Amino acid sequence: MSHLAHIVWTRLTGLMPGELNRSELVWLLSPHAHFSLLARRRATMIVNRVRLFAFLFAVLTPLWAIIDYFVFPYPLWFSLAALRLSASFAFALVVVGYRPSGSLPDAYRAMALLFAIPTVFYVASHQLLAGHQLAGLSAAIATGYAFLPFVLLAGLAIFPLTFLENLLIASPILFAQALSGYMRWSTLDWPSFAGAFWLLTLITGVSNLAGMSQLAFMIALVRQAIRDPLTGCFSRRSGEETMEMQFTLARRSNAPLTVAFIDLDHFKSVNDGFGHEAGDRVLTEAATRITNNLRRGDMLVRWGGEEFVLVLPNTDLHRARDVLARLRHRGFGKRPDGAPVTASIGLAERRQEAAEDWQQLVEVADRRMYHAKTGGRDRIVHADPEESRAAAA
Ligand SMILES: Nc1nc2c(ncn2[C@@H]2O[C@H](COP(=O)(O)OP(=O)(O)OP(=O)(O)O)[C@@H](O)[C@H]2O)c(=O)[nH]1
Repeated sequence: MSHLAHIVWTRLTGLMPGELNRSELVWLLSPHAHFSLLARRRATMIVNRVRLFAFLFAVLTPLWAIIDYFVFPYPLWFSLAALRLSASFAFALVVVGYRPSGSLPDAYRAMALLFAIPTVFYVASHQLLAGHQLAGLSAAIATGYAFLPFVLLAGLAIFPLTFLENLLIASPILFAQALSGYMRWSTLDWPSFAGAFWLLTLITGVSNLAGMSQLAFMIALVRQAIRDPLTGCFSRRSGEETMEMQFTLARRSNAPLTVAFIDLDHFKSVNDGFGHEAGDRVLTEAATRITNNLRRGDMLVRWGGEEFVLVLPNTDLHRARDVLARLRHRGFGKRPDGAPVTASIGLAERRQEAAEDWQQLVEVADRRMYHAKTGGRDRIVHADPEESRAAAA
């Protein structure tokens, strides 16, 4: 990025709330690099808001039929009321039919449906109103129907969306507006059309900023909730949640999934000999070294104290041994006396163990870590002692 572009980008993002760090700022633009827990929380929030929005619309849409009844002639008010009832019914179906599942495609579908209902309503009501010559109060009320696209675009502001997602959802509405202008080209009242289009673009911009700023707060909150404050690794709770998800995904596609239980050796002596703060520094250094050597998609969880669980999706035991051997080779840092920090590591792979759930996998890895300790520490154990003996025999 050029220097100028960098300054503009930093200034702009500096205005974003939520104290995001630099790597997180790009998450505001597009969802492709969002980590899975963020994606799940966002999907849940989007579906909840879709349902709230749909509930409000299901209740409010038919109420306006009373006004229509007093200002429009029969059968116009009747047709509009039927349209309103159908829209209300469709909104009610969205409320009942969608439950937060944590899946982003589900959330997108719910949003698309939420925005499709008023769009269809807008087009159909326009067709009905266009067939009548209205004047005075009824003409004024009929103009109100033209405000629906504005409400839709403003409604986008309540969703924690990225720049790209917001644009993708807003563009059909903007496009439809432009198309309707094009179709009435010869009779178009240009100043009012251009004014309305400009207003729609402004509202899109504002709701886009509102959506991104909600997302920024969400990223900051999710990060605080899922990270261990000392080491920056995933906290145990979020690690368990992600492992549940990874395990389900791996089982569904019969993919390998390896878990490494890593326990630093003789860590108590660091605390006892050099103080708790020195212990904290050793822990942080070890976690940073491990994390810096991982692929995207791998996850380091602080399981507790000086124990870490490393989750390696799509990795069989053989490759996991290579990864761990590389980590050991690069080292886990130094103790305050200059001696290298070592770790005892237990490995377990889903298919190899025929594990039923992630808990079982962690239990096996933990047991092997214990064997690594009793076998002399500073080593990797990837099979139970009886299995190793059987293999040797
Ligand atoms: N500094 C620091 N120490 C911690 C933290 N959490 C746990 N500990 C300490 O980690 C030490 C763990 O000690 P032990 O379980 O006896 O294990 P060890 O000394 O590493 O020995 P082995 O695991 O048998 O090699 C204890 O002294 C805990 O107080 C932490 O957040 N910061």
